[in-house]
Amino acid sequence: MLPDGVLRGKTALVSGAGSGIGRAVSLRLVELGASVVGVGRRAERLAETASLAGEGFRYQALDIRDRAAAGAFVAGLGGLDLLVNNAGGQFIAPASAISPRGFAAVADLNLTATASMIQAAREGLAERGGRVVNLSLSAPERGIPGLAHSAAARAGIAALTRTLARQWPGIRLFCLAPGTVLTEGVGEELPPEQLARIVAKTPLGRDTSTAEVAEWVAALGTGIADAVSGSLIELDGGSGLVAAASLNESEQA
Ligand SMILES: CCCCCCCCCCC/C=C/C(=O)SCCNC(=O)CCNC(=O)[C@H](O)C(C)(C)COP(=O)(O)OP(=O)(O)OC[C@H]1O[C@@H](n2cnc3c(N)ncnc32)[C@H](O)[C@@H]1OP(=O)(O)O
Ligand SMILES: NC(=O)C1=CN([C@@H]2O[C@H](COP(=O)(O)OP(=O)(O)OC[C@H]3O[C@@H](n4cnc5c(N)ncnc54)[C@H](OP(=O)(O)O)[C@@H]3O)[C@@H](O)[C@H]2O)C=CC1
Repeated sequence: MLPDGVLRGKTALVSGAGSGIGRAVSLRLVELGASVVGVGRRAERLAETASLAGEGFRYQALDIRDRAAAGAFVAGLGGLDLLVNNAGGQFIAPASAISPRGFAAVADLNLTATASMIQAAREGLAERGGRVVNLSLSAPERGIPGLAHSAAARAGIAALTRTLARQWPGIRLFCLAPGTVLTEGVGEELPPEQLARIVAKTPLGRDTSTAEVAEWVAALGTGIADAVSGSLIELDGGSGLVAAASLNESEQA
């Protein structure tokens, strides 16, 4: 557990703050003393996070794929200590059923828009020796049947994280890759029985909680990881060690 008030005086921007992991991260950062700005497309979900967080959380409805609006908003925040690129997602489909537009939509959200958020926040982060945490998926480089588009985009984010860590030494960047986190969002993608089977096959036989992801993000936002940049941290119960083929049921198409 991190000490009370460890993030007092820090400002964080969290994308996808209206649900699941992004909400848990926002609440934990506020609890630890940070001022948090949450963005997402649905204002009503962000307002729910605000009512849970109380003072210390403000929000703006924003589609991060709208480069001009997102860039202007992020630049307008000024100095920033922590950027959490949590907004993301995909649809599950066999590779043969992913159209070029479908592939582009997923790559845009999970790779290009995320890269633009980092670019827009660069000056504000550099002013304060800031940190970036990019949410990814566990072990995309091993291949994830059903998620060809997302695996490609998430592997790209890990590479971007490493590259920027080399090019921008004034900013620390991390890639945090959960395995299965039982959020409402993942529940809309896969039925509970299938999620339970995937979780049971991981070496630790367990899912990762939103609170655990939030604690890692908060820790990376403190000085605890000052000797680290560019790293990929898998928070996945060891699922990245298991071949995707044995986690998933459908390998073909
Ligand atoms: C079979 C076994 C699989 C096992 C998998 C194991 C791994 C499980 C662990 C998963 C862990 C990950 C968890 C999470 O990420 S939790 C987050 C959950 N929430 C989401 O992911 C929702 C987010 N999704 C979206 O917001 C949208 O889907 C997205 C942004 C990705 C696209 O939205 P957009 O509005 O841009 O898209 P359009 O509706 O305009 O469509 C664009 C093209 O995409 C095609 N499309 C859309 N959905 C599907 C589909 N279900 N199947 C195929 N194609 C789809 C759509 O048709 C458009 O293309 P065309 O114009 O060519 O038709
Ligand atoms: N749950 C899991 O098992 C895992 C999740 N992840 C990743 O963690 C992140 C959070 O997932 P989780 O909390 O489970 O799922 P959610 O679906 O609850 O979270 C996704 C969030 O992203 C926001 N979002 C999506 N598209 C956009 C957009 N274009 N602009 C702004 N915000 C957007 C959504 O808000 P809104 O719709 O209002 O815009 C939502 O709050 C995602 O990147 C996910 O892929 C990774 C590994 C495993």
